[in-house]
Amino acid sequence: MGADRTAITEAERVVVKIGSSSLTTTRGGIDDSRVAALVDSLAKVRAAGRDVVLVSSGAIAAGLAPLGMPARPRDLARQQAAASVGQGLLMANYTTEFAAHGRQVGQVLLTVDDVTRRAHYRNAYRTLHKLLALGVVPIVNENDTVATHEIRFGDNDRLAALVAQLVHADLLVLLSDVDALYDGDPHRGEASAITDVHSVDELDGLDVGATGRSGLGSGGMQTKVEAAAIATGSGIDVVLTSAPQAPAVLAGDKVGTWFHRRAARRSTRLLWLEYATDGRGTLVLDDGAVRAVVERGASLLPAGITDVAGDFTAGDPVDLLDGDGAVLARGVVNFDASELPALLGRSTKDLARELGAAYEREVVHRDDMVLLRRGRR
Ligand SMILES: Nc1ncnc2c1ncn2[C@@H]1O[C@H](COP(=O)(O)OP(=O)(O)O)[C@@H](O)[C@H]1O
Ligand SMILES: N[C@@H](CCC(=O)OP(=O)(O)O)C(=O)O
Repeated sequence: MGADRTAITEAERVVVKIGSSSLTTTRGGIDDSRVAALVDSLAKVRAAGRDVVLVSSGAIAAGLAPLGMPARPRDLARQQAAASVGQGLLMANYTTEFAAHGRQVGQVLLTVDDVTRRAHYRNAYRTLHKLLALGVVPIVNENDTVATHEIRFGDNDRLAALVAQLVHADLLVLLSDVDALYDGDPHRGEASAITDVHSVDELDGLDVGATGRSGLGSGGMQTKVEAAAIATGSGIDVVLTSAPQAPAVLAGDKVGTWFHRRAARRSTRLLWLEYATDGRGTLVLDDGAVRAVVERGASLLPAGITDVAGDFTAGDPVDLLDGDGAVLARGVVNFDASELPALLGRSTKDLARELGAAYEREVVHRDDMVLLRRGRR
């Protein structure tokens, strides 16, 4: 049967993510009728006074046909070239379609850096909130043309979950080419749809594929379940369904799979730090620092660090390890890797006296740090 969907119809701010496979075809590039249908349903949501943010994939897929590429290329440079061509085409389509409903759209291209560094994060936050206040529909994608392997979100499902956090959405709708999460890949055999998920732990042992059928998208169902875990874990309901079902979902019909929100909201920036980044280096903590950081939630000072590895600069995310190499936390580091060896084991007072007040700062401030569940990575 499935649970009552009042919470879904009452959502005032909705992030909708649509995958490449629902917007484009390998041969024809963008499928105009699908874009038009999506925009039509989103424009209705907007007209009903609900805020909408669209996270749209499809830049790479849309660029394939114009560049004569027969399939999604494997190498990054070709993907980036396709994205560069395709993103413009995609936005041109959205701009025209939304204009027909009297709506402006705004392009927002994000990289991981834009949201994990504090100053950049504030910019992205401010811009998205201002666009919504102006009645504009922000259309978000990863900035594929400049993102390298190291700094990629990689898939837009995770990006959508993090954007939902960033704009304080009540609801995230993931649109794909299947109408629900099934207990096995429905394109490979008999499978039953799952109507409600109260905890993604319920899905342990289920066959959730990492590749899609179309060959256009990335991540398959696995990245959607991960995105649902991120969003629900931070207080946002998630519904997964196919693009044609979008109006039905938003009207509260019992279609698709509803991942019920679990926890209260958490700090958005720390969520990005935990889920959107990988550490660019490691800091090994002595036992006292481990206790201070883990048990007392203290900042990390040079005195508690025994070893540094990696090539990072101030502002990068780094992993904090205990003496056995277990990852305890991730934080934004305030020093370059090259500066740290000379400071290790020394008190901040000493350093300030010898090198100046600038050296009194924490290596990782407590507000820029998130404790990781042991064994998660
Ligand atoms: N348990 C499952 N339930 C539903 N779909 C699944 C499952 N496991 C694998 N899949 C596959 O995942 C595909 C969707 O992934 P993908 O093509 O990456 O989508 P998108 O482009 O929308 O991000 C579906 O077409 C389906 O074949
Ligand atoms: N930024 C990429 C999206 C990659 C991606 O995650 O695609 P999908 O699995 O279809 O959501 C693009 O626009 O092509």
